[in-house]
Amino acid sequence: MASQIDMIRKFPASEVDRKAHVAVNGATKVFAARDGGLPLHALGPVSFDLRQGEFFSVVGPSGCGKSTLLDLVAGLSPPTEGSVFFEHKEVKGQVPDGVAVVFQEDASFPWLSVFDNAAFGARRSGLPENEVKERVDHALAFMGLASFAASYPAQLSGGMRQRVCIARAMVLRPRLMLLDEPFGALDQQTRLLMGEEMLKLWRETDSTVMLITHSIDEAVMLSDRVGIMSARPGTFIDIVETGWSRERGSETTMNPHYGALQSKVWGLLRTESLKALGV
Ligand SMILES: Nc1ncnc2c1ncn2[C@@H]1O[C@H](COP(=O)(O)OP(=O)(O)OP(=O)(O)O)[C@@H](O)[C@H]1O
Repeated sequence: MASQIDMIRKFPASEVDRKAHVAVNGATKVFAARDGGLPLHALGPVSFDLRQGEFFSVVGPSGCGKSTLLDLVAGLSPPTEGSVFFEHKEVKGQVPDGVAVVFQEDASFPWLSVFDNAAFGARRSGLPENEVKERVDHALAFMGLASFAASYPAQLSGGMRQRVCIARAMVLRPRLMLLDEPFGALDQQTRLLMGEEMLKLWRETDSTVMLITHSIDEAVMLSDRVGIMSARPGTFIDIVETGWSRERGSETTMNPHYGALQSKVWGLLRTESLKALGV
């Protein structure tokens, strides 16, 4: 009898005819030897596509190369072998227009107000000030920060500072958002709420999202597909379709399929995490 997972895979709700927005072809990353040691094969070869407008999460054992992969897709670091394409152009040497990256660490600028923090990237890109103001006002309202526009990061909580960083990315109206454990430093409740904010943002902008996370719950709840990486050098051992509609949220955890998906992802990840630990 077909399992729930097989059924989900056979009829994925998000399986519409969308072109690959990002294509990673046989990418590897080998870091040069340091202090007379050996070169470190951190990643790959890894090949996968991101579909236009999908929410894709990546989970994998610690140190398997998740951030390295995100850096390659962002153009922050070149692959040793293979290639990365965004909107059919090869990603080389810089973050392409239309791509925004949000990291785990608080990247707000302490000397700038919340408004100026959110406006930073858009101003640098030369957007006219009236357009910047309109976009920043919208992004701050969206992130529940409108009344803090004149505050400084030191006056905000960690979760609010991270919302400022997401607002800064949102102001750029990115077509691809790359998120490297953006909620990793937050407490569990705030993390859940931020996940829901991310979903709202994703729905509003129709951008493609690639999220690196250590949380299986977050990955399964938020994503159209969850990619599970092997121990280092990381490569995808499976990519699991969730089949959620776009109107997903924390209530998704009540869906009868949720437990099956979570177990499937954990089963794969557990084996790889044990390998990574050398157990
Ligand atoms: N610039 C670098 N130079 C040398 N080695 C590096 C560099 N960046 C990362 N590494 C190594 O590459 C491997 C993969 O690192 P990466 O940060 O991509 O893993 P990760 O899966 O994101 O880890 P975690 O889950 O712990 O955040 C690790 O062994 C790391 O020490």
